[in-house]
Amino acid sequence: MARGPARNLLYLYLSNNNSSKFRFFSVSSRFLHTHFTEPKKIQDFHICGHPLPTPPQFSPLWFNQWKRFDLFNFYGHPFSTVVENEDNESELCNLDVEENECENGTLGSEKRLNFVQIASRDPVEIYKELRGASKGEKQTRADWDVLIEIFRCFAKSGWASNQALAVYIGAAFFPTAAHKFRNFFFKKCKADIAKYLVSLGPCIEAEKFLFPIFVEFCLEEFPDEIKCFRKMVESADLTKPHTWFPFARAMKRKIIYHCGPTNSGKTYNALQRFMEAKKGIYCSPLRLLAMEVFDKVNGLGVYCSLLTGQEKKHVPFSNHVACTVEMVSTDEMYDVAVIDEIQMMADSHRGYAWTRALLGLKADEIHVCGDPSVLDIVRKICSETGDGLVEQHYERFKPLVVEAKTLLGDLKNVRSGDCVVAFSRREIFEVKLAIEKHTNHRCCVIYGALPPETRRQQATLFNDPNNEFDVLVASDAVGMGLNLNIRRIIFNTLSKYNGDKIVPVPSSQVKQIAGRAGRRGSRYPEGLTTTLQLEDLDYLIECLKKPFDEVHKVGLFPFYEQVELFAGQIPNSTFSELLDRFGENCRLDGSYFLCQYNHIKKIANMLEKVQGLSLEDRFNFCFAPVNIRDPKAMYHLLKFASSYAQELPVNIAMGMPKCSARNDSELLDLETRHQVLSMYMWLSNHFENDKFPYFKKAEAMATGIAELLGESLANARWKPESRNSGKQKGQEKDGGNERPRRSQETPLSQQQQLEKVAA
Ligand SMILES: Nc1ncnc2c1ncn2[C@@H]1O[C@H](COP(=O)(O)OP(=O)(O)OP(=O)(O)O)[C@@H](O)[C@H]1O
Ligand SMILES: [Mg+2]
Repeated sequence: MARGPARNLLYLYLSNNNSSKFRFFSVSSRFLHTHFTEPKKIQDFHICGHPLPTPPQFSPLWFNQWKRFDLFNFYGHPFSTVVENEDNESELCNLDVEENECENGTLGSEKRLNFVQIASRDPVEIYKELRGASKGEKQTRADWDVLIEIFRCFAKSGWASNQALAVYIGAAFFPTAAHKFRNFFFKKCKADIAKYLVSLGPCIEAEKFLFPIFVEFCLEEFPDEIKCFRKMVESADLTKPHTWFPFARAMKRKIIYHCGPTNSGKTYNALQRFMEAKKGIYCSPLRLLAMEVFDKVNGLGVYCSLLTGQEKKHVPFSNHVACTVEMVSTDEMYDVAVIDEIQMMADSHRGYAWTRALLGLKADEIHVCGDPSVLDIVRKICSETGDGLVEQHYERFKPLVVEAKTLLGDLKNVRSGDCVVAFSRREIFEVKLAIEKHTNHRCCVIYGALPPETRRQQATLFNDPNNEFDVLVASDAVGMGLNLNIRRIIFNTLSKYNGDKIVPVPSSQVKQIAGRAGRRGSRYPEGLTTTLQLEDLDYLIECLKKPFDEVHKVGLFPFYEQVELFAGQIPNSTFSELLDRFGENCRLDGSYFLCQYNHIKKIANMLEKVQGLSLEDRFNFCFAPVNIRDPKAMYHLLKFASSYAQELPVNIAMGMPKCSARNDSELLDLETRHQVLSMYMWLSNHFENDKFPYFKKAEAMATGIAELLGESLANARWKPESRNSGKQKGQEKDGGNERPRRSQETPLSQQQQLEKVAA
């Protein structure tokens, strides 16, 4: 049990979805008060995953049955108090006296008893007493000073502000409420309460003592503010996401989890069922992988279309489609669906797309492929949705062998069939330059900023044994699901820039990348992996040995309708403010987190000055695939949005370069141009066609630029430049970072945005 004079009080805040009233228990070691206005309506509150009993059963005895209590606030966030019943009931019962003797050993026993009584008094009674007092009792100057400090700390307390959310006192309003509470308290203050607070001083105990009295005060004083905030919170309700898809819920779906490490045949087996089905959908994490499946399936005689944010390749008579996961339709019915790389549900940015696909797909059979990290959470989701779950476990076809010798820091030691992995564009070109300078090998490159067509061309060039391009230099863009003729993966480094600082590459990603070596059916079915530097080897081995971390939460993001509903509660705010307020106030179940939206906010801020866009237009523009770190691409997005807002047909407003790049800045320019065209195509697919009428032209230009990029890469023998000259060194790495480009690669679908919240 937590120690301290006031800590023998434990507060559980219970809220009821149907009314604005809140419930409050003060549980002390001696007694338990309950204050319920409508006890029967308590719902959904759990202690340690156990449902809270209804009030009649709720007694100190029941409480003592548990060794440990993790309390959660209204939002399902862990309540900051964690109570442990270390021994037994008797210790718990004696706690007040012992603790107070310990803590207040210098005080007289009478006073101690008083303090014990005050500490364990019902806060509602204290509040009533204060409210009823005609004026405050006198305090000494020194005591006033301490009280002022206590209230100053209370008004700034993150703990109190966080707990206040549970009774619908928003973070923005909390300081005002705390200030008014202070004035009230000082006007009415009783000597014994003041003395008790002074004895505690400005500390968390004092905050915990004051907090329930503060809550009583707020309920009486600010009913309108509470009601208003409650409405806002309710409109940001992301709990029970499985109920958002009533049609999928009406089905009894069979989920087959293909669980195992890389190169174990998970996707292969799922695709077998996909091809056998009358109507099927394959959901890919990458455009490139969607293209690989599209080619493979069509090659095997099953007509299959391709759907990504940028392209719709309709194959006549096809009943199958390979799409990027963000583009999946939850309206269509399918016999078989495949969701590849299901562990991406936990991705901090894109996770919601996998969650949505799993919850919302209307398919009799859904094959999910991935590592075991999300197995438990998929089990939990299936028990909530009522779907059946079959688990199929896989082992690697051939073990991956670590070469202990490493390259001893010398790129001269690369061999045919090697793939050197680097985590920034700059590093990739440096490695390519060094290899081509010091050896007879020629290098293909794959990194996120390249169009998928160019990456595919580079992969084909590398896979083909009849040319001189026998080494691949790639970023982690090769890391997911792809099948290439790689003999050995060499990590150039094992750290990367995460948008903020240099960090070790996560072990799950190291495994994914290393798993590209020695694919079954490739020229090198025996896979090897190693590092460039000897000092990185231990980390590589550690990563490969490490079991998969179990994921406890998966991503969610609101649909447009949810954001719109929420916007109704805070009129006159910008879209970026709206997103922030939504993020602050949204409610989530314990198994979900809200995906990060910093990149969306950055676009929202830029588009703020564009007049005449509806909220929905802004929402859609914010999901356009743009590298937010590329000012030229951002400028084009701004121009597109401005023309759109003026109801003008949106022009591409960009010329076609005449030849391939002769230096790195020309290569960067080609990359940006392709990204702008890709963005145009995406916008054309996501807004009404006549608003972006030059789709065909953009497509033709994009194809031309992808070819120029391929030619440029074949001849690239120059030192890399940063995308934004004049940037600091750390930021330069951004140019090669994957995060922003991931959104370019697999943009989010409008269908997702427009998915109905619930029928
Ligand atoms: N039964 C099989 N017969 C022939 N080829 C197979 C078979 N199973 C898998 N393969 C081939 O082995 C390679 C790896 O299989 P697959 O892509 O399914 O692995 P995976 O477990 O999905 O790997 P990753 O986790 O990297 O996505 C592929 O080229 C696939 O075509
Ligand atoms: Mg796979």
